[in-house]
Amino acid sequence: MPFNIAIDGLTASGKTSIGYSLAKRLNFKFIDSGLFYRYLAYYNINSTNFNQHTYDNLIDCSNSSAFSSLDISQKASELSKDEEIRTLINQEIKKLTKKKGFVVVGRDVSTNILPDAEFKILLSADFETRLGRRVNQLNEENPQNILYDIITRDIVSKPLINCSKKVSKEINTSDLDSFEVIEKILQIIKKKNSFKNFKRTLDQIENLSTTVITITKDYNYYLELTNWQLNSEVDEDAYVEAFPLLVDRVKFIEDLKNYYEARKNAFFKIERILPKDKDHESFDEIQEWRTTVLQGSKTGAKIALDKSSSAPILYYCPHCNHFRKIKFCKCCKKSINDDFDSESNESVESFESVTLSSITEESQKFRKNKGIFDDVIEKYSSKYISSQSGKVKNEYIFWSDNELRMDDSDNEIII
Ligand SMILES: Nc1ncnc2c1ncn2[C@@H]1O[C@H](COP(=O)(O)OP(=O)(O)O)[C@@H](O)[C@H]1O
Ligand SMILES: Nc1ccn([C@H]2C[C@H](O)[C@@H](COP(=O)(O)OP(=O)(O)O)O2)c(=O)n1
Repeated sequence: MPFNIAIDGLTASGKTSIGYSLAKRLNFKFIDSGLFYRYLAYYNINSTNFNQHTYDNLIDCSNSSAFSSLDISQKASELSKDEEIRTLINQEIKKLTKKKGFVVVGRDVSTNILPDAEFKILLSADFETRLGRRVNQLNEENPQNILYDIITRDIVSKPLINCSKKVSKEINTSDLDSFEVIEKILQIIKKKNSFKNFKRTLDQIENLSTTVITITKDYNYYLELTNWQLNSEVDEDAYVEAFPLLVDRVKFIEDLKNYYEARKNAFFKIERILPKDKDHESFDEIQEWRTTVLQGSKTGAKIALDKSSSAPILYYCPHCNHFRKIKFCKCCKKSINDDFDSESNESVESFESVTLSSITEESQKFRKNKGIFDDVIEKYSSKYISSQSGKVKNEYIFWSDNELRMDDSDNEIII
């Protein structure tokens, strides 16, 4: 997993509910450090022996009703003043989160537990909002009890939160619902991550020119072409060679056009989010990358798209069963329209009725549908792109839409 997320906040600021949902959304593991204090408080109150080894059982618990009573809360708050206990808990969580891919919530996660966390968030909300949330949550008949509980815990926690303020990005959640808070956090992650990944994308795009696309069909041969060769080759005889059946060929051209459209859009998307700020620490590096790699790749994709959109109508030669670009068959050394029999004439008509402009219309309709991007990628990654070119697949998934998703192949976060 690529990173950890630390979320701090006072009581009822939303740490647990937000942190848990965020973890699920990112397919991360969730740790509520407050639960560790409550867990110790439970053993303390019940005077039972504390079993350290069950710490792992506290991972991914968001609704620890066993430890949520007010007396446990109060005991937890008391224990949290003990430096030895703090150190013990911090060490335990540090160990558990070493592999990354965790959302950890608490009061001092960003400062003491995971000072190296890649993302540090501080959730805040005004006192009345927090009180209201907790009263609703616990359905407590006497809000006075909750009021008292929050005040005492705030007093203990405030110094920790003040430290967190200095290193974390603060989100005031008073006027935001949970969904909006999660979206804000995702935006913060995307923003930082998208730049970090430019370098990764750079390598991938450079590799595109040598990516081998293997077209294997139920024929006796296969074509191995690089991305850029592919487009210039397939609109020549190679279309026919690879796809003797008209229906396959038309389908392939359509896919190819969608593929280049997807590439073109991906490059535009990358360009749109490149930082334009001259003061940006990597501005020069990005500019260089923009001119040396991005521009070329984008232009290449546009040319390839134009080319595949204006692929020629082919002529059918009934003698050798091949389609030719001109009305002359080079293997039969004959002019093509001289002597069709009625059967092959039919083939020509059916092919001509499926000209490339009608394919364009179809694929435009297709493109309007949401998810086209994914369809194309999926098609190409499973069907046409060989295993060597997994990186191309990553690139498309990476830039495909605005959702954060995990790409299982390298466990990197995908935007
Ligand atoms: N932004 C929000 N808007 C409305 N309710 C929220 C929001 N964030 C959290 N809540 C609700 O407030 C209550 C307290 O949240 P919780 O996550 O338990 O806070 P904490 O872990 O910080 O004590 C829960 O019932 C939760 O669903
Ligand atoms: N990192 C942490 C987490 C919790 N604590 C303290 C704060 C609370 O008094 C208890 C229980 O925390 P918990 O987060 O479950 O409680 P809240 O409902 O958020 O106040 O532990 C802490 O001091 N440091």
